[in-house]
Amino acid sequence: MCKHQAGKSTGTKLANGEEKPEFEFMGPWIGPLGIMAGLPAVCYALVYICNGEGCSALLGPAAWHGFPAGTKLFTAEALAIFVGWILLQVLLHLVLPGSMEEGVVLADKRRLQYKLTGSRNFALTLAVVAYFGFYTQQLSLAWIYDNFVPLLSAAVLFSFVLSACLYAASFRRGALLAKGGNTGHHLYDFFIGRELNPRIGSFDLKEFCELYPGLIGWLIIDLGMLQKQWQDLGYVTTPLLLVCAFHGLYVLDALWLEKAILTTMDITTDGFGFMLAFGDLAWVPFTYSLQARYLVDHPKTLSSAAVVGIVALKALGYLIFRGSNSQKNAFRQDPEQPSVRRLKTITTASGRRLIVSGWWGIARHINYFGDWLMAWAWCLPCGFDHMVPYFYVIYFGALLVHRDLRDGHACALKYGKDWDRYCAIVKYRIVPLVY
Ligand SMILES: NC(=O)C1=CN([C@@H]2O[C@H](COP(=O)(O)OP(=O)(O)OC[C@H]3O[C@@H](n4cnc5c(N)ncnc54)[C@H](OP(=O)(O)O)[C@@H]3O)[C@@H](O)[C@H]2O)C=CC1
Ligand SMILES: CC(C)=CCC[C@@H](C)[C@H]1CC=C2C3=C(CC[C@@]21C)[C@@]1(C)CC[C@H](O)C(C)(C)[C@@H]1CC3
Repeated sequence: MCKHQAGKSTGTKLANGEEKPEFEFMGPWIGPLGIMAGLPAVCYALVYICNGEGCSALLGPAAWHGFPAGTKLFTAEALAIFVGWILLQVLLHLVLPGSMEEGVVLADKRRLQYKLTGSRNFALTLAVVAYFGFYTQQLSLAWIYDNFVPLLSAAVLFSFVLSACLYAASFRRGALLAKGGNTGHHLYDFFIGRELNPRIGSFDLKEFCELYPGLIGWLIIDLGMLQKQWQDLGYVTTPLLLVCAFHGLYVLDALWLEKAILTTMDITTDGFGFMLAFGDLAWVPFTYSLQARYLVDHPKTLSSAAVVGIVALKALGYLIFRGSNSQKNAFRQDPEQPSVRRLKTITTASGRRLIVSGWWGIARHINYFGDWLMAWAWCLPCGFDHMVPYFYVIYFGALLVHRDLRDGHACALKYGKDWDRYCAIVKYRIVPLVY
């Protein structure tokens, strides 16, 4: 998607002057319906085909063990705990002190103010969970392992209800709509998100959901797996410790550098609909914790050399991910600051500059490459007995390739011929010398 498509906007002009909407995800029906049915099904399937009773993805239905005996699909208790969890994060976000930051300039020239308490929500939640879960042991985190499926159902149900509320609320007067989510096609707009930054007063629902309950919840699920293994074996294995530490670093990084989310595509461009609500609240916590759940059911050992290799891979991935994201953020904040002043750039017709040296001279989405290397480091501790724990690496690779295409398309529209010039200088999309 590097060639500039002259005059192309998000939609094509019709004879009556109106814009014909442009649909992503294979049109208004197939993609949205497939994803809305398919992604929850994938979440359940990962438990169905891989659990304590076996892990048999490739052998076909005859070999699937099904849910562990006694699994309930839905319980009122799990729903109450899930809703309680969301409310707890809302409460902490409202009462804890945080920094106030401005978002990017919106289409209506406003800049929203965001209260950022991510690292405080994280620290306080973790302190309470560690105290009651591991020190006094009054809180059974292993309950999460036993109630994984009903908790997942609660998250799926909550995501659908939230998306319906968001969609209905987007029709009120004055709501600022997302460019791509206002096609007039109900199903598609519900799926992709109609309103750009839905808020209740100054409480920003999209920013909150993207970072707080889902990301912190993911780590709490990991801690549940850790406690379960401790109960089962009397100790915690090195692979599980590594996985929890890697996930923890990723979540901490996102919350510590919370301000950086304000310039990402999700916040600046995408509406808040089913895709993000489900992605944030169900998909991330329940599928990203897969390796930890797998290691409880299939404990592994690792040689010292393997541990060193995996830690080195994680460190390399993190260096690229953090280095490139921070370099771009610093440049976008103030291109004259010492750390980025010497970077080579090209100036686009809009006056905005694009970096063509440093991290961003190596590949157009070198940050995705770093993230993907980290994904490998999260999966490798699971060994090679089964493919299922490698689900994350495969899914994430596909997501990043698709995201690169979407972002390339958006940049081609934004920067026109200058984007072609940029692509001619920085030739690789994600993986240097390969892709
Ligand atoms: N774990 C997960 O599930 C996911 C993780 N991520 C991670 O989130 C992070 C952010 O990703 P994402 O929001 O997709 O995209 P990016 O952080 O890559 O941002 C893309 C934007 O950066 C700007 N840009 C692109 N190239 C240049 C350049 N050469 N110089 C200056 N600015 C440039 C453009 O915006 P402009 O010019 O307008 O500033 C472009 O639209 C990534 O590290 C990704 O790996 C993303 C999705 C899922
Ligand atoms: C398959 C499906 C449901 C797709 C929806 C995609 C979402 C899961 C992802 C879209 C962008 C995301 C980001 C993160 C998590 C996954 C989602 C929500 C992120 C919060 C992870 C932590 C990173 O440090 C990040 C803050 C850069 C990142 C932002 C994008």
